[in-house]
Amino acid sequence: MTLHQPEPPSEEALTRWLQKHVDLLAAERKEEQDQSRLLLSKCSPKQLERNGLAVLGLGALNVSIGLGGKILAELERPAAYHTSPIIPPHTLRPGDIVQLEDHATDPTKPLKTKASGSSDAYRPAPGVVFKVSDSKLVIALGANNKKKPDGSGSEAPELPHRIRVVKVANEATFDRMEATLARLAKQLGLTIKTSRSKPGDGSSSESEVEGQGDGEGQGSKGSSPSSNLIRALVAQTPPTWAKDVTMPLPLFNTGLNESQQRAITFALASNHFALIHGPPGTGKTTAVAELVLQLALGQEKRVLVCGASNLAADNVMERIIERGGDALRAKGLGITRIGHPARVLQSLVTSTLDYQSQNSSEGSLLKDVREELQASMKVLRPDRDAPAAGNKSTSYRGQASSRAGGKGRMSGSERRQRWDEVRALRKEYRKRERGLTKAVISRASIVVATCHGAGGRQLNNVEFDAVIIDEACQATEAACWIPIMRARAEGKVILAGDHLQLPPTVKGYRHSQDKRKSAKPNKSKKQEANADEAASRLSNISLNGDGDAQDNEEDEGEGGSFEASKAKGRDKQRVVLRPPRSLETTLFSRLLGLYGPGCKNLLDVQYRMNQEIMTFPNEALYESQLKAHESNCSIRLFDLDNYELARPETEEEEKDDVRLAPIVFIDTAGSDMFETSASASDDVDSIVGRESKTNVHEVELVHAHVETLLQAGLRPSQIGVLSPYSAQVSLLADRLSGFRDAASGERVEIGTVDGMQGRENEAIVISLVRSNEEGNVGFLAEKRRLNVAMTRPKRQLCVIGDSTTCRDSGDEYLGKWMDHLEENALVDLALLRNQ
Ligand SMILES: Nc1ncnc2c1ncn2[C@@H]1O[C@H](COP(=O)(O)OP(=O)(O)OP(=O)(O)O)[C@@H](O)[C@H]1O
Repeated sequence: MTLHQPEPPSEEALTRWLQKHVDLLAAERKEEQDQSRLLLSKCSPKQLERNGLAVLGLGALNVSIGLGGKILAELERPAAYHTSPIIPPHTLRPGDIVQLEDHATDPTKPLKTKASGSSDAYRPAPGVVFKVSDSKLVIALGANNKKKPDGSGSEAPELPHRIRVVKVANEATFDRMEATLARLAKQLGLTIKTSRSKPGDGSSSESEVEGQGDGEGQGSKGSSPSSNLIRALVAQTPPTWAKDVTMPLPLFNTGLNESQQRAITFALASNHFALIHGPPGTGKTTAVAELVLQLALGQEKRVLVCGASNLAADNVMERIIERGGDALRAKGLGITRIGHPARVLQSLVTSTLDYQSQNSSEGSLLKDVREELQASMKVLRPDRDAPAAGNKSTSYRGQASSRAGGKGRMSGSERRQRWDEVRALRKEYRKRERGLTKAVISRASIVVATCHGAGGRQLNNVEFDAVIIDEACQATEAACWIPIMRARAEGKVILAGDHLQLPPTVKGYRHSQDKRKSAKPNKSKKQEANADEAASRLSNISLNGDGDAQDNEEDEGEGGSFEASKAKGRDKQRVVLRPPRSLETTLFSRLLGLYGPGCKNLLDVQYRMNQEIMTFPNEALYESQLKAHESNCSIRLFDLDNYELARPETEEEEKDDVRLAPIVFIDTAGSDMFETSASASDDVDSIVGRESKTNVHEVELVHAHVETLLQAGLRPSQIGVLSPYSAQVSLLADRLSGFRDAASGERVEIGTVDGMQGRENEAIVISLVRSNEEGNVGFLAEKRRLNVAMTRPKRQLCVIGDSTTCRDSGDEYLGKWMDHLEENALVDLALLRNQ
């Protein structure tokens, strides 16, 4: 099969398209830097801690060598400074980039320097969160930039007496994406300007981009120059599919439904690329895992499997091992996960490259150095049981000073010398380790990573027959190109995702905002206001948005960057390569826009929610093509083993009881339960000058409904609460904090809609927040966000919101949803509750 052949874009159009990507990335990087700077400079450490962006007053309990020769500092709250060892709620997660600061310094003021210009003050040191528990943070330390007396940098991870850990922006991702696009330009023979181009020469220099020591671009053969695969992805040649391809091996997962099997054979047959469209709960990851096994075991291909996030990569890897681990072992085929062990699920740590290298037959090469390293570290390690005089804390510095049974302090120069030894040993360790990782990779038929991780130096000079990206609609196009550049010239790319759910979170939005305004002159003021907020929405502390999202022909992709490729008259038209409007335009959507539905296969059986919850999104977005599988088609809360109330005897009874009904709508229309602006609050959104919204009335309604469900026997962890607004999420988290399972400590899961994409729960309560007389609904006017929100529950969806405000917004999709809820949900009018 060959899809229509659009006339290829001109070189000029191709250059403009690629240049726009690079420019958008630069704008995004700047936005992220600005926000991070603003937060760190404007907020006191206490404010940062209240917003979950910092943890204060920590002491080092231990420092050790972890996998990959990483220096790990175990931090806790010393009893001398805190009444409780429990670390306050925070957003630090394994893999986050942090800065370790001296608690005694004020980050909003410059460090004091001596007359000589040098400073004794502890300079912030970088680190990566390795492990998080209620009372401990383990940080993998990076280089400390405190200057040595000779002026050179020091790798010695000296820690201050009291430590503050602060979350910071991660720029490495941007460097890698930009470098990848520069290489793509080179392969296409195009000249683009990157942030590393020499001023004024207008050229892109690969060597300049390569020089980041990050591995990308160095030695990767990729598919140079411009392979058929790359040409198909940038509209220069149409993709083709082989005829009559069947599954090479019997299914590893014999329960796959027809659409999953179809999608897999479609992907196996593709000569260039194929899309697997997986609406919520349709078994996309399950299908991807089978596809990987068929490729690796049946076709003996080398496969690079990527996820848009670590969790996505881990999910797919778990499924691959679960279904095909034995078969891979039997054939002697390796599978390895590239990535910082801190960012990988515990169950997969033994499958990481770090672990496999150290435990391979050649691993003993590392053992000697490791032992020496541990011994050197031990001298510097604190001794918990011997606190330094006058200091009750378990500070690393204080404790280290009292080593060797308290026989005096280690002098500064002695200490530095020790660290120099450690540094030399680590260098040797890393050298030997590189040799080992190369050996492990050469044996791996399946390599799993995040899109970003696929750009690491471990994969330099390694080529893959197939690159598969799961959750591809949550990765920017630039991020997808990182693994794609690892494909062989004759290789293929398979993208699995759903373009009708939220795109990747993007902070910079001005480009898209400007475009939208000029493109939509006829929008009413109210629609403009809603779209403006949609564009500047802040979720998970980020901006997102292209208000045009709603105007896209979703089923055709995002209007297509190649604008003339829409369905009507597709084969007659010349492809106009239109620069992307924002980084939200994903590769998946663009290809769909370019080549039409012929390049995708839809998974049409969903395994999550009951029929009632599925109906609206199915009709409104998926052209009624989805079917609820019989195992979940009619599931109800009262089928749960722990449901304690009587089952309903009639359908009427079920429809009239909020503890039973599959859909509940608590409508606040006419009850004056208005929203409030959260701009005066301590919320980070407000600190960086963005307004978030709250609705205290809805917080109470959520509380009441959750309480009702708990009284019916549900466990807190079976209930999820979502809101589009982060300020509302903060209020909800406070108010619902008491709902905690006494035995297990499990809580109700609370989060922004954007943060809950990919998650599910038995019952989901959505607080829409917006209630005003102007009909302003902000970023509720974004059907992909609403789609994510309403497809999280399995058994009950409870919506709390103001139907009048939603209708007055003029947003068609929102209006339709309100009509659907009124007709199909148990409607509970808040107005009547007040009377
Ligand atoms: N053919 C099948 N038969 C039975 N259950 C299935 C089948 N395919 C998938 N499932 C189940 O459906 C659920 C969702 O599957 P999976 O995680 O693969 O879907 P997804 O589309 O990747 O999910 P998401 O919507 O979160 O992205 C899982 O519990 C999985 O075991």
